[in-house]
Amino acid sequence: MKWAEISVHTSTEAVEAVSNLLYEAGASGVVIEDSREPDLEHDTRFGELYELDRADYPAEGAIVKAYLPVNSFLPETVNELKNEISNLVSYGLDIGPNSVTQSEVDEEDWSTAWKDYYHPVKISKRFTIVPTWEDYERLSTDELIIELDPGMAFGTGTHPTTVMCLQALEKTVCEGDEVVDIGTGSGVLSIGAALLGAGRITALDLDEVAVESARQNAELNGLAGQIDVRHGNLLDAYDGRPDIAVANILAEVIVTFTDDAYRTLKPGGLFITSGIIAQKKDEVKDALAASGFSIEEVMVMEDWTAIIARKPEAGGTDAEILS
Ligand SMILES: C[S@@+](CC[C@H](N)C(=O)[O-])C[C@H]1O[C@@H](n2cnc3c(N)ncnc32)[C@H](O)[C@@H]1O
Repeated sequence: MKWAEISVHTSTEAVEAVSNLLYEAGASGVVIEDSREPDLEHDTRFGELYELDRADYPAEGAIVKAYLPVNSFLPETVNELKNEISNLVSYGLDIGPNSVTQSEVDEEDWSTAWKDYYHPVKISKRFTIVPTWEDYERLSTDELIIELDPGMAFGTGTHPTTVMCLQALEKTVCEGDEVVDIGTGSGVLSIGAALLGAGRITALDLDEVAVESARQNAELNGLAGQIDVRHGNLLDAYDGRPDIAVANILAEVIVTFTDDAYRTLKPGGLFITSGIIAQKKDEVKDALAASGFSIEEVMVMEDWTAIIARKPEAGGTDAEILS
């Protein structure tokens, strides 16, 4: 998988605000090259300081760099980021040269460097994501640890769209539930569902790299026997009847299969959707309602929305009667 290095040349005054926007965009750490700071590079989230080569430092202002995975969300995320950085002016901040550049970094170059950025992150009441190379001691018996090597597919676990899905699963999974995870990426949601006590879990993805990554991560978490990872488009390769379907895919994709999800779910089953940029929220809600779902909860994190929708127990709408 490829990574994008997002590099923002800004004023020294705007470094903190720009760093926060990069975190909100999904970065797990930032590197600041500040013209005022002669010898040290620091990662503001983890407070690490180390000596660096200043060759690329700007003569004025500061460069804030972060790494984001190259995936279908990236163009939208970068556009949003540019708008938000430009908007900082309306809060009275000088944003200096305000140039945002993007370059691709190969997995090979990045494979060792990124380990400086990913550390254990507690992302919900119960879940902590722990990169495979980190030692981590469970803080309480209630804590659920997802071990991940996020190098291979989308799903470091820290993107707001993923965090909301894990939080939604935390609220809804019951012991023994059958779960289908559509667009599994690194397998993070399937692993989360298994740790919450789900029974049969099927993880589906169109991308062979994701399928391989999900299989490896399931194995890493000792769940290879429980998570059946399959290659295929949306629900095509699925033959079960789930209590819960979860899909963290773009809004444009979700609206194409709300009818299929409805038909596939057990009566009373839940459809958790995420990856919905704020402007597309109503489009997805309308598609869900038209398929017969009732909306139980709309979750919002930064610019993203996730929706928990339920198929009625019995009776239902025309869409159900027709299916
Ligand atoms: C945003 S990632 C989500 C990964 C992971 N579930 C998470 O929550 O972090 C979306 C995933 O959906 C997959 N995907 C996109 N379109 C798909 C389709 N039509 N059928 C199956 N998977 C799809 C992508 O390959 C990618 O792995």
